[in-house]
Amino acid sequence: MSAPAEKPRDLRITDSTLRDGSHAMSHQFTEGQVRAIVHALDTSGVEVIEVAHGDGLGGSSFNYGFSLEDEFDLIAAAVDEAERARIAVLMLPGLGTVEHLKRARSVGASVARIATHCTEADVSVQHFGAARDLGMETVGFLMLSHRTGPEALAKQARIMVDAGAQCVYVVDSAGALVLSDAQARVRALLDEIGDEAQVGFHGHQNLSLGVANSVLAYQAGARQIDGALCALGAGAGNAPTEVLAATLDRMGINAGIDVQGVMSAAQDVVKPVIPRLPWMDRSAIVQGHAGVYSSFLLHAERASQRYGVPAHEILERVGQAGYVGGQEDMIIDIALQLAEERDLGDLAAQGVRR
Ligand SMILES: C[C@H](O)CC(=O)C(=O)O
Ligand SMILES: [Mn+2]
Repeated sequence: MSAPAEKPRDLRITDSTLRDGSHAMSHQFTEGQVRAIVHALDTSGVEVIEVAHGDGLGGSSFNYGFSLEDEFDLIAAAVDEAERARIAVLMLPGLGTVEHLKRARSVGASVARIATHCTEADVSVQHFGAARDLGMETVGFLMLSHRTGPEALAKQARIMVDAGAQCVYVVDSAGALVLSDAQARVRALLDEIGDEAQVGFHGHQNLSLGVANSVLAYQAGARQIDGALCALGAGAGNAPTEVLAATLDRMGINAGIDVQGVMSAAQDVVKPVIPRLPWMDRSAIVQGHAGVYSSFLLHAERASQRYGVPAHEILERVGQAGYVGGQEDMIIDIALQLAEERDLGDLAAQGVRR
């Protein structure tokens, strides 16, 4: 007897525990952890699992933080472990190169997610071409999407689709999009590219809206949505995959995921190995409020410890300056400025003039 036909899914969930979650793990995932997490996601019916350094292929470096294990070994282990799910990689052109994409493909990754700042899609053109030539499915990622309006964002999505993207994501890197902001961007992208490509949504929890924004994005027409088990991701983390699965199921939306399976994956597989649960603490809320790239959180916390200035004040200044991904070194600069201002204030309080 043949197996019963699966009901068509209403959307596709991509789980990014092993990529966005790498930020929250300071890029210290081991092969054993990757295998256990992929196995749990795969058997729960998650269709796409993203594996890479948090900042994408080639991210392991002094500026972004070194990976514990070679990311291509982790990708190969994920491919080996997954029986049904497809393994995706993320790359930021300039940080990762076409050579990185080729290596990822050679170890079995089949989905290429190519990310640029929301106004810089043109730097991704050759990478979409290369990914298509390699026979990979292609997804565009417009990061810090709150930093530009819906129509301008849609024009950037058009550049990605013309270059070969089969889906373009509204990426709320700062967790700064508030409900209708997310929906308006998804709608604008659908108007522009909806006849040729899908639209996706990647949410962060800094203002605790990752799941709500994802549901609204689905209702506006997004058909690919990202999550991470236990919300494990940069800043206050991503929309938790297990909460997304339970919420969508309750709404009668078929994501094709075994809700009990992903709840167990979060509780029994991921929670025991993570150093701290992502949380909306003061620094993360400031990130959502001031529109700061979520992956700056741990960099700011390290600078805070080193220079003795509060992480949330560093992040507030990052927001005022408008820094984007790739400008992590400016966090040190800001921490030094704050420390100098503090020292000058202390001297003034003691009546000392310079
Ligand atoms: C490289 C970034 O962490 C990509 C991402 O997940 C985001 O912008 O959000
Ligand atoms: Mn993210």
